[in-house]
Amino acid sequence: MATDPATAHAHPPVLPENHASLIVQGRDSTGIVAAVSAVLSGHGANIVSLDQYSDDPHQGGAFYQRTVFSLDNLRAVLPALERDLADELSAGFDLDFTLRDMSVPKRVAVFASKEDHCLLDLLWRHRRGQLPVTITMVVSNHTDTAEEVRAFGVPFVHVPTMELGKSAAEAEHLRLLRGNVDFVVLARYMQILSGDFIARLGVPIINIHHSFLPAFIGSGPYAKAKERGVKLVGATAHYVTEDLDEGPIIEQDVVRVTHADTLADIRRRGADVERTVLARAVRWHSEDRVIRSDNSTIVFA
Ligand SMILES: Nc1nc2c(c(=O)[nH]1)N[C@@H](CN(C=O)c1ccc(C(=O)N[C@@H](CCC(=O)O)C(=O)O)cc1)CN2
Repeated sequence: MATDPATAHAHPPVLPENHASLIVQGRDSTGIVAAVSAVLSGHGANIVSLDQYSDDPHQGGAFYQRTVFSLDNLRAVLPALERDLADELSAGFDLDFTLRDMSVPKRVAVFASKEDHCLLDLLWRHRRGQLPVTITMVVSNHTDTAEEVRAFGVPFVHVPTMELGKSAAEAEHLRLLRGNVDFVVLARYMQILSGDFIARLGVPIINIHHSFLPAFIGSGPYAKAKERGVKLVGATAHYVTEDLDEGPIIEQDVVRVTHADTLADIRRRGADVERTVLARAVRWHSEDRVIRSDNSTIVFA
């Protein structure tokens, strides 16, 4: 019997049972780490990793903490733990927190246009178990990648923006996505999202921009880089906001180029960086390692 290519190489991601992530952020003050640890230990939780950062008090004195802990019978205990954390952190602190069962993978929809390298890289890494997410669907305004996506066993949905018009296409995107995804990835998706869509979708959107931002915002960054005679090109993964390519940066990297590189050479070298940068950003976001703060991020990688 023929092996299904979609599952032939499939390695489901290893998700830790009875492990949760706790993200705490807000105004820094003494006693936060002790208070959080006391609530966790009071429920019998064992902290397996803890990262914490405090801004300089002159910079507003913000506090950020990522804790991962194990706790038997986690699902049954989580509601009571959340209540106790809310009680403790609202008494005398100015903090917000999120608590998440890490055995439940985040659901992600991936948007693409014609370029396939970032999309196929994510699908390939996911099939090898390197991305602890559930890819619910791929949405594209073109059909170029349909067959390859379906070969991974992932639903492919064509939403023809040009024919429908941007607002009708965004309405269809919302119908497909709302309530069904925890975040969205734009894998070289070449349509500018409206602020209204971003607000109504209500989940984080990660974009891979093919330049070392803030250089060369907008379309055609490699051509602009070639024209400028740069010696480095790069890629930037960032959260999407209404302001094009201005959202909080999650990860960046660069590669050297020379005067002898053609635009095709630059695109080839840059594509490798795009794939690596996007995969890091998606993995870190899926593991709750990225905390947004104003127009920046704290990344506990
Ligand atoms: N609101 C936002 N939307 C999008 C962002 C963003 O940061 N905020 N990132 C872009 C991705 N991108 C660069 O990384 C980008 C995509 C598209 C364009 C552009 O000029 N698009 C044209 C149409 C191009 C086409 O159809 O081929 C347009 O939309 O008018 C510039 C930069 C994704 N969206």
